[in-house]
Amino acid sequence: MRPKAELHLHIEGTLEPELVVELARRNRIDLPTYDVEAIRARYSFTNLQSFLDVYYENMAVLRTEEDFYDLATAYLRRAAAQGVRHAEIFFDPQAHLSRGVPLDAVFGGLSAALKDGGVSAALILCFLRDRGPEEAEQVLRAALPYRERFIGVGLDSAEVGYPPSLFRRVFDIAAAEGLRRVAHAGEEGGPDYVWEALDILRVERVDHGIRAMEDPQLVARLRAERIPLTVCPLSNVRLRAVPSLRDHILPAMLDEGLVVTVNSDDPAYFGGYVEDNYVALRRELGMTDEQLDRIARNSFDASFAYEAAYEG
Ligand SMILES: Nc1ncnc2[nH]cnc12
Ligand SMILES: [Zn+2]
Repeated sequence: MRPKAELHLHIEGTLEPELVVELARRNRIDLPTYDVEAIRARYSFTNLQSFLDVYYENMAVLRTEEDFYDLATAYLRRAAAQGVRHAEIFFDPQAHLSRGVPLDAVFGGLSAALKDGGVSAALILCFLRDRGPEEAEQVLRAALPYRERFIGVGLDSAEVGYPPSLFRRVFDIAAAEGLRRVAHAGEEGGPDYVWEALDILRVERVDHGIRAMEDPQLVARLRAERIPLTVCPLSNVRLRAVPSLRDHILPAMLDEGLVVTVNSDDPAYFGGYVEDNYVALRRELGMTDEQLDRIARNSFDASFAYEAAYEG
């Protein structure tokens, strides 16, 4: 298995049904069902929002520092088994603060797990774009006392209707704090969202970015500036951003000379962790060892915080 970095992974999206049930029991939270197969049976999505509804609902079981520790520990164990040597991990503090979970429990549990996890890893704090720019700024200010615990900021959740330009100010504050910047753009939104993420938010990587391929000038810009794209093939199929893996534009992105990486996004929901994405690309798209090696090399080159010389 090739060594790789994972750069697009939402820790809350690694919450497997088994852990939903375990944490619900531990925290005495009522669930509609305690049958893991019945929970999994709900994971049939028609678009991004239909997934987000289930994703936010399941998070209700995450309450204590220990819960966040267990969640991240389970991910790091699985990631190591999938050849991950370094992970830059998204988390959604607003999804927890809004339920009354203190930021201290979130940072405490996640950073302890990363310290103990045996895999190089760092945190990226994401703003939920559908909660607007004022709340994003509030959460960034609340997180600044924990500044040493995260390396950057990102932008996720419902894309269409919430263009990157709304978040100019909070990204400016993040930049002034020396934080790295990424944003989901071009997953369901068009190329104009990717332009705004680059020009207005000054992002250093684009998360997803598959719809950038609709605009040749944008492709030229991404290529010239070597802006990495964190593509998530199984996610795109499960959220119907593409009809099937065989239709995925990823090979064309590579052919265009873009810095493409492959990632799992929300692996507990989309049928596979990162190596499973690589395997599916080979099986369904006939991608070669050479192409997959290039993608794995890109993942280290595109990382913000991987320090060791990488193998291969
Ligand atoms: N694929 C995705 N797009 C936007 N927001 C998300 N939050 C978790 N996964 C996401
Ligand atoms: Zn994502």
